[in-house]
Amino acid sequence: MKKYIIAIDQGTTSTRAIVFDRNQNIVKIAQKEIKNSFPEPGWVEQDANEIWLSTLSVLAQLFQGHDIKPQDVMSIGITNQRETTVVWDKTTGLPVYNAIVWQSRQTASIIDRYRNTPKEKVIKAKTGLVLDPYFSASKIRWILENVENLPPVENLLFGTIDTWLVWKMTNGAVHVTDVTNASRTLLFNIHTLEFDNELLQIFDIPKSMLPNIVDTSDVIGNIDPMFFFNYSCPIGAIVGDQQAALFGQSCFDRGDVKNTYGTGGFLLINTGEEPIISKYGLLSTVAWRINGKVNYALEGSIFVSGSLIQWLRDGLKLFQDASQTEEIATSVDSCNGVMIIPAFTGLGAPYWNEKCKGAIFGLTRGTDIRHIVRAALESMAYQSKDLIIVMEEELQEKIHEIKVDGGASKNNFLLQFQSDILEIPVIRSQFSETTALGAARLAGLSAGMYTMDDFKEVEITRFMPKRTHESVEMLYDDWKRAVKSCMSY
Ligand SMILES: Nc1ncnc2c1ncn2[C@@H]1O[C@H](COP(=O)(O)OP(=O)(O)O)[C@@H](O)[C@H]1O
Ligand SMILES: O=P(O)(O)OC[C@H](O)CO
Repeated sequence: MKKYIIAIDQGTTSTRAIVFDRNQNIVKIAQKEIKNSFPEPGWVEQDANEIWLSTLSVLAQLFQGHDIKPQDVMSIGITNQRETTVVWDKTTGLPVYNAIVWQSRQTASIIDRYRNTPKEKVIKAKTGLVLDPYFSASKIRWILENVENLPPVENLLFGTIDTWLVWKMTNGAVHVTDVTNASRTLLFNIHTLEFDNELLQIFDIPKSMLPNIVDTSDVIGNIDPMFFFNYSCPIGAIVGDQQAALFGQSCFDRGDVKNTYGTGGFLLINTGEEPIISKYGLLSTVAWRINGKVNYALEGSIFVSGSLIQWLRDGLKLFQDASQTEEIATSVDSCNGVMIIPAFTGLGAPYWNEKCKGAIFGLTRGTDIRHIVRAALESMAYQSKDLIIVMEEELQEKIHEIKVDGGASKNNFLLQFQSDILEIPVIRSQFSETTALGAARLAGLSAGMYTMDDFKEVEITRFMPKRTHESVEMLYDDWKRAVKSCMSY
């Protein structure tokens, strides 16, 4: 009997493959870091071939040691960094340009063409998103306009990372995306749940480049046996990583909230069967579609969260491993007046300021590494508070607790400070791979290995608020002042 589900979690920082058993326990993990390149200020790119090869490599690692056999795997679920755009030549299978990463601002001038025009309103109403370089549409247009010697347009295919991986895994046989990833392209109508001809016309993108849209949990094809040790395993789910985390956190009911601290920060609330078009810069997005039944979410997206820690590690070389930041931050009582605004690629929700740059305020001769590290972690929590405030405003109801996950949620200092500054409980699952779990659950559903009744809450650690309301207000006022100064610089 087949025993396992594999989740491939292709994130901005790394690619992981994780084996789950019938009880949703992790049996094995393989991981490979992905390189980012920054060709110009504000640009972020990755090599789409490296992403594909890293996927093959982590899959192969799972079968080292012979404890797991390919034939024991019932289904593969794919979850991925969203919006990141690949355009390739279907006759060669080669990308025509680097993958333009979701964080990249290189398409800002394309977005400017539509600002304050009637088209902006159409785009927002149909997509539930905001007009911003974050989403795929302007990235596709940029490639069509800027890459020299492009093959004929009828040979070009577009995909987000899910689509690219499935196309490669099926050796070019299947060109699809799911509704969650499609809802991040700025070309997808969240009401009709289809790519929209008017949006395609606005961005001047040929429909022939686009993938077919499928449910989030569905068998969409089989991996070519040459990539899976002679076994043609079904691919049973595709899901954007933030929606996967929402599912993995069992946020199945309207009002359930999760916050992920990965490369970026992503706060999502389940809004049920109807999309909400936000007045406050939140994004309306598809949470999942299972057996044709759709569920929506409202999302606040922060462009720089854990990647600030990565910059302190790799750019400033303040420490060797992100895990050291907890001890460094707790070795001082405060940031000593230091405040970091991590607007490396502008600011996302709720500010949507694509032009502002990052800043460090409050430096004195008394400032040292410890204050900088602590201020970096605190900035991740302040950014989430900005989102909780507008989310409560939008829904006209109080959020009573949040579930958290992502690489940086291992940091106890961050989560305690988050609880302090939000003045509500912050709940971390003992199970750290909630994104992969979400994808595995969705693949296990379509394979018939799991049912919704199997998706119970898992054991948790609860961080409770400890600061006085007055001290929280003072700190948050300082944060707001720093954001304002940063945006007016
Ligand atoms: N203990 C930690 N404290 C703070 N940040 C951390 C810690 N561990 C990892 N990170 C940060 O988390 C990010 C990786 O999270 P992950 O969820 O794996 O990312 P992604 O899914 O975006 O690839 C990195 O940017 C890293 O700097
Ligand atoms: O790579 P992550 O986990 O930070 O997620 C990236 C998001 O999907 C971008 O929208």
